[in-house]
Amino acid sequence: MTLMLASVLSSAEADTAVDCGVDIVDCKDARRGALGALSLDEVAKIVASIAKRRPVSAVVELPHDASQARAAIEAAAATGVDFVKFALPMTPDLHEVVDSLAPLCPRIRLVAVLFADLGPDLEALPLLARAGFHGVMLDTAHKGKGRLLDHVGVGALGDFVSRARALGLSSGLAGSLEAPDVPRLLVLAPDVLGFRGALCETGDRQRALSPAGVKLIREMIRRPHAPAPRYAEVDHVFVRDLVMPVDIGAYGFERGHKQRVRFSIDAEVFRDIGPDDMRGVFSYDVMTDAIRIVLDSGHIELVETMAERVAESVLLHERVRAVEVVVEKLDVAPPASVGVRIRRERAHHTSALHAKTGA
Ligand SMILES: O=C[C@H](O)COP(=O)(O)O
Repeated sequence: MTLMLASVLSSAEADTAVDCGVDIVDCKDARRGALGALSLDEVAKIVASIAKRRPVSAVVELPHDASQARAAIEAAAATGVDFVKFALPMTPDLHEVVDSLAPLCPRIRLVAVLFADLGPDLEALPLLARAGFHGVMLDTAHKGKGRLLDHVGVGALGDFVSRARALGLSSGLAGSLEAPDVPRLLVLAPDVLGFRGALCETGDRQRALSPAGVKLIREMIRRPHAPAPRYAEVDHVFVRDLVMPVDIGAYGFERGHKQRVRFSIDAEVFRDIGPDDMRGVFSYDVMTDAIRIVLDSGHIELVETMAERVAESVLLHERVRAVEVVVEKLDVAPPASVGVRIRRERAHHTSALHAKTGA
C-alpha cells in the first residue's frame, strides 16, 4: 500500500492535512527550498498538535561535519518525530558520511533523500541499507524546473523502488508531483508518495495548503477502507500507432540492435461521472508507461510476450475492464507490418464496481 505524505510548515497546516486524511505529516519549510528545515520549536508544536494521530517526519539540513550532523539529527528526533529526513550529500566521502550516521539507526528512523535532477547515484542504496537506514526518497532539488518524471523515466523509477525494496528500505517518490502523476507512480508501488506543491493554492508550494488540493490527491491514492468507487460509464481510452525502437526477436540476426515496433492499445475503462478532474478518469499516460516499462526490461523474443506484458500492466488498474494490444514489427517484412493483436479481460471484475448494472 502506498502512503500519502504531505509537507507542512505549521501546526495549522498539519491539522488540515490530517483532517483531509494524509498518512504522513512531513515538517518542512517549503519557503527555504526543496529540503528546508523548520525550527525545532515549530516541529515540536506540530508533533504536539498531531498527538500521535499520524506519523510525523522532520527535515534536517545536514551539516557536513559528522558530529554536528549527528547532533542535528538527535535534536530533531528529540522533538518526538517518527522519522528524520535529510538530503544525502553526494560527495566522494559518501561512505564515511553514511557510516558516521549508522550508530543512530537503532534509535532513530533515518530517511535519506536523493535528488532526481542532480544525477542520483543508486549505488548509495546498499550503503544506506547496510547502515540501517529506514528508507530512501527520490525528490527534486530544483522546484519549478520539472516534475520527477521529467528527470527520471518510469522504468528507472520502478527500478529504484524495486532495488530499495530488495534491500529492505522503504521507498518514497516526490518532486513537484501533480494529480496525473499519481496513477502512473502507483503502478510502481512505492511505500510513499510525497507532495507539497500540488496540495497548495494555485499549485505554488510556498502558498498555504489547500484542503481541496489535499483531498484531490488523497482520493487518487485511495485508502484501503475507502468505499469502492461506483463507476458509471465505460469509455475507450487509446494509444494509437506509437512507434518505438525495440530490442525484440527470436532470430540471431534480430539481436544486438533495435527495430521499429508499432504499438496500439485500446482500453475499456470505467469512468466516474463526477468531478471533472483526474479522479474519475483513466490516463493514457499509464498505457505509454506500460510500454516503456516492458521495453526497459530488456530483450524480448516474441511480439506475443510483449503484448501480454503490456496487457497485464494495463490491467493492473482497476478501472480497466478489458484491453486490446496490437504489437507490429515494421522492419522484418517491409512494406508489410507483421505482428499480433490480443484482447485480455480482467479475470474477476466484481459487479460492485458497476453502478449502471445496479449490482
Ligand atoms: O517530501 C515531499 C516534498 O515536500 C514534495 O514537494 P513538492 O511536491 O513541492 O515537490
